[in-house]
Amino acid sequence: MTDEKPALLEIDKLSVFIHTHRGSVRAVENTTFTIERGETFALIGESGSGKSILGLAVMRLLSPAAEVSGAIRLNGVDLTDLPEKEMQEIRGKMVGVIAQNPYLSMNPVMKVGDQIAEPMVTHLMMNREEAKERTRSVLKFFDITPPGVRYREYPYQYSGGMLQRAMVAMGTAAEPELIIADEPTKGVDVIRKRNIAATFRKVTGNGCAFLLITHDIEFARAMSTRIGVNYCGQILEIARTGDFFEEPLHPYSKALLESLPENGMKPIPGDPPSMIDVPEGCRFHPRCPHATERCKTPPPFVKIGAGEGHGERSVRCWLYA
Ligand SMILES: Nc1ncnc2c1ncn2[C@@H]1O[C@H](COP(=O)(O)OP(=O)(O)OP(=O)(O)O)[C@@H](O)[C@H]1O
Ligand code: NI
Repeated sequence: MTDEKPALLEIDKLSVFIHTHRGSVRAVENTTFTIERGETFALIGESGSGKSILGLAVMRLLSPAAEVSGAIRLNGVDLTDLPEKEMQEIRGKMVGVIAQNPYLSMNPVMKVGDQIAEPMVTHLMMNREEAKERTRSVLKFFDITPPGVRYREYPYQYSGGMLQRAMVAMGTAAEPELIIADEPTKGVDVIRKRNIAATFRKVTGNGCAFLLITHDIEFARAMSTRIGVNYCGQILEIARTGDFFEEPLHPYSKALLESLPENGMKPIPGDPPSMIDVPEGCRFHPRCPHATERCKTPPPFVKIGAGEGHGERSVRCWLYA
């Protein structure tokens, strides 16, 4: 079956090089993947591998030192060459961001309700009264009650969990089709993490797609429909979440899962690579137990299983070529 509509988000041969006095950081290189409507795509991988830079590239929030090539299409429209004014529209309406620290992303001297109502006024063209009304129902939806009272309160009057939910409410107030959440569980305890998971499920239940960027593999497993494994600026494997945890294919994916506490905490041998002088060929080959001579040349991104849609998986490894 062919879907007439383009995918919600198509990242097509995206590269982001950040030019520094020490050389060019190859934060994202030749990355291609899509996110379908309503799905949660989790990008996992070691610290410094380029996950956040990819998210910032989609939002077009990178510094001018970053050189971007390739295409980022949202509903078929390439964001990379959109005028900044149109991009601002998209940032609020189509791509909500959820920052990791609610205290930093909320305005301490503005009523929480007004902060949630604001994107409805600017992006959904609602008048103040409509936006207020909607905000009260949004507050209720996120268990921030009683909504009338909570509307008028300031962030310091909220508990941590409530503030976290309010932040998600703010990020989703303009009903975006895609939300980028970068490390939403960083530094939060188990209870709060459950809280975040429940909140996200509510939002995806409304048909919103997520690009979830996280170190937290258990959280990724619980929340996502598909997993992308990032290593040294490249995606090495893309699979459905269930398939991935049942049988990771790439040697790095295997090593990553074996390094989890519940799997024996086996450290990945060797050191993370330089992002400036990246390893030739397969980026993982210097640390890979299966590496042979051919791994010094770049492996193709092999498609495995000719299933339809995103049923298939892809691996960037000579073992599967
Ligand atoms: N403004 C910048 N200038 C120069 N290099 C940068 C800049 N921002 C990020 N980098 C480099 O780009 C690479 C990718 O960084 P990024 O923040 O995307 O990693 P990450 O995968 O999100 O890591 P973490 O899991 O720790 O958040 C890193 O090597 C980082 O040092
Ligand atoms: Ni990051």
